[in-house]
Amino acid sequence: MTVIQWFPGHMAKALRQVKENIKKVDIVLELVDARLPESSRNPQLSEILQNKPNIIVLTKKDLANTVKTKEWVNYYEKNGSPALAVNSLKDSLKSIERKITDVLSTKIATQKERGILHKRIRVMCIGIPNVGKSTLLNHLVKKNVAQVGNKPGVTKSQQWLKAGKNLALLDTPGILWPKFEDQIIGKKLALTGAIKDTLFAKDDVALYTLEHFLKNNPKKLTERYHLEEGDLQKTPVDLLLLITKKMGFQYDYDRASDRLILECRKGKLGTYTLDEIPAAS
Ligand SMILES: Nc1nc2c(ncn2[C@@H]2O[C@H](COP(=O)(O)OP(=O)(O)OP(=O)(O)O)[C@@H](O)[C@H]2O)c(=O)[nH]1
Repeated sequence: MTVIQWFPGHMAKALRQVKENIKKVDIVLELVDARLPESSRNPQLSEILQNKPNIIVLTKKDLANTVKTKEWVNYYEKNGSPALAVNSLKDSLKSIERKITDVLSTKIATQKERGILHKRIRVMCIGIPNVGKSTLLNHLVKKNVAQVGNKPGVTKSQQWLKAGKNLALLDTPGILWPKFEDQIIGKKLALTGAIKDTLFAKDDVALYTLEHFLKNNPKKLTERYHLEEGDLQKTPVDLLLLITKKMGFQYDYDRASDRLILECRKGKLGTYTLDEIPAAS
């Protein structure tokens, strides 16, 4: 099995920057991908955050299963973490401002009492690469100030951004943990575009994708790749070979894997959520 494992230098630097900057802000927005909320969290981050107020923002909700996203938001809220889901490309994001004001209501009231008016709430935005930090920040500040890219690792330096009358935002680079304990997490991250395409084996990720859809939404596979009912009984490997032929690539399953992953990322196989809510203990 291909092991997805890496820790580029700029990620170590990003982690250091978060540690340094955490003291300067009032609240942290922890961005996670709505399609894999837990798998796209960074375990090191929780340790660093400690008592800093934070909100879990599930990005790309338009690509995730709506019912499951609601369940995830409820799950986090129930476990004491304020959370909300957004589509940063479309939503007004007023909901984020409201949530921030909500979470910091006591602090804001105290500031008002002391006559400290118009002090901007300092917000730090964190998350793994490609989770949508720059897109969300641009949307909040309504200008194209943070560089947005369709590849992980585009944001490399930090900047303060003014958003509306009340917020000052700190843009930080994406952070990813150095080693995946669980290879499935690596495959989920690879499928959704958090990992550079050169760092994983496409066929492994394509097979994982097929397994997921065979179990959770076989209808979409059938529709997209014109499969017969009986094809759904095939193993993921045989199904990948069949889809390769249907795509007109003969035996070039690497090329087919590539296309399958891209189509899944673009939502051609519909919305999906890869993480399951942990069973109540
Ligand atoms: N469909 C959808 N796409 C989104 C959303 N938010 C961001 N994207 C897309 O996701 C890709 C990555 O977004 P970025 O904002 O560059 O992500 P980032 O976290 O700043 O990435 P790094 O610079 O690698 O840390 C871009 O193609 C965005 O258009 C969303 O809510 N919905």
